[in-house]
Amino acid sequence: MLDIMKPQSVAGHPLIIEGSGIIEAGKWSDVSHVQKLWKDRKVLIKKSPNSKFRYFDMKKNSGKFDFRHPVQEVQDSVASFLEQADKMLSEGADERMYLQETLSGHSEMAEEFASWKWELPIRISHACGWGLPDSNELFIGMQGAETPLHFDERENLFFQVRGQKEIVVFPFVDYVKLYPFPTTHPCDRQSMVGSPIEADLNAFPKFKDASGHYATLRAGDLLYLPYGWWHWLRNLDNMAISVSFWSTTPATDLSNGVPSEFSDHMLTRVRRNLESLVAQKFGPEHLDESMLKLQQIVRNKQDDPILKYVRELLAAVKIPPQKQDDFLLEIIDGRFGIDWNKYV
Ligand SMILES: O=C(O)CCC(=O)C(=O)O
Ligand SMILES: [Fe+2]
Repeated sequence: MLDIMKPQSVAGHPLIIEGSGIIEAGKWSDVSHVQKLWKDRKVLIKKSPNSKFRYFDMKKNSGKFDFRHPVQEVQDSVASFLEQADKMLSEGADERMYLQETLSGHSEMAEEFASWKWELPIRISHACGWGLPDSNELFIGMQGAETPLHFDERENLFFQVRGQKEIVVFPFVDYVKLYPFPTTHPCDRQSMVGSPIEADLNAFPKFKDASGHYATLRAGDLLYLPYGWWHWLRNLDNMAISVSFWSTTPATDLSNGVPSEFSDHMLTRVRRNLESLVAQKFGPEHLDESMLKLQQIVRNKQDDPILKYVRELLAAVKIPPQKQDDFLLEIIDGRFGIDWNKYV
């Protein structure tokens, strides 16, 4: 039995555990296993005109952005998915497909679920003080299909079931170097840089100082992807399969008041909260102009009610006055007043 590391050596840093055997890879090495499992079901299939599968959520478009959908979503059978994918590859098309199905509510999977070795994800979650893994998603991607750079607000134990997938991860604190879309945009939590291997350094100059870590996941590997860590993934093999085990991190305990100093990790949450509060106060559809106005005011050392409001928020989280201007300029720099559709 694998020894569980002490929580302090796990929490906060990604790692790969080889040979954890949570899901029996042998059974899944033939994709017809999935076809049999889901023969009577339709599942979510995403189609992209290129190989990029940018995530978006229109419910989050509080900024009312004129947003061009980058991928098409359809409900289809696994058999039809496999057939269309074969055709695309044999015709040398640029188009790609990606099956991405949330596994809750799949009663036909009861037997399959029962065969998974839950002990390891449960023990890790418990040792790290997270909630139990409470949601799974299955990913089956065509060769070359790519998930652009983004982060999730959950702990993720990501198991590679079949084939190889390459990944690049960046720490949560690289937030401003990865130019996230505004929090009021359907692509909130997504980096405008998109692909770390073809980043536009003219548009995103701070990206060159971000610290990416590269790895190849092979069948049987378990990747721990901590809360907030940025990730980019690409399927090296056709019909590479992965399953995520997501757990929730408990909210920070502030019962003893706001700590005198925030960790860099917490400051990144502060950055996001600040942006959301500005959006709430001055209207989400005006976040862009509010941020650009704030930038001007700070640069010109002017006084204004918007700056007064933001300074109060920063003081409440104990950012000293002499650090507030840089903190603000850093969040705004390069992220507002641009043609976002260009980077979707
Ligand atoms: O495997 C992929 O392409 C995306 C996985 C992912 O983003 C996740 O599990 O959070
Ligand atoms: Fe993700």
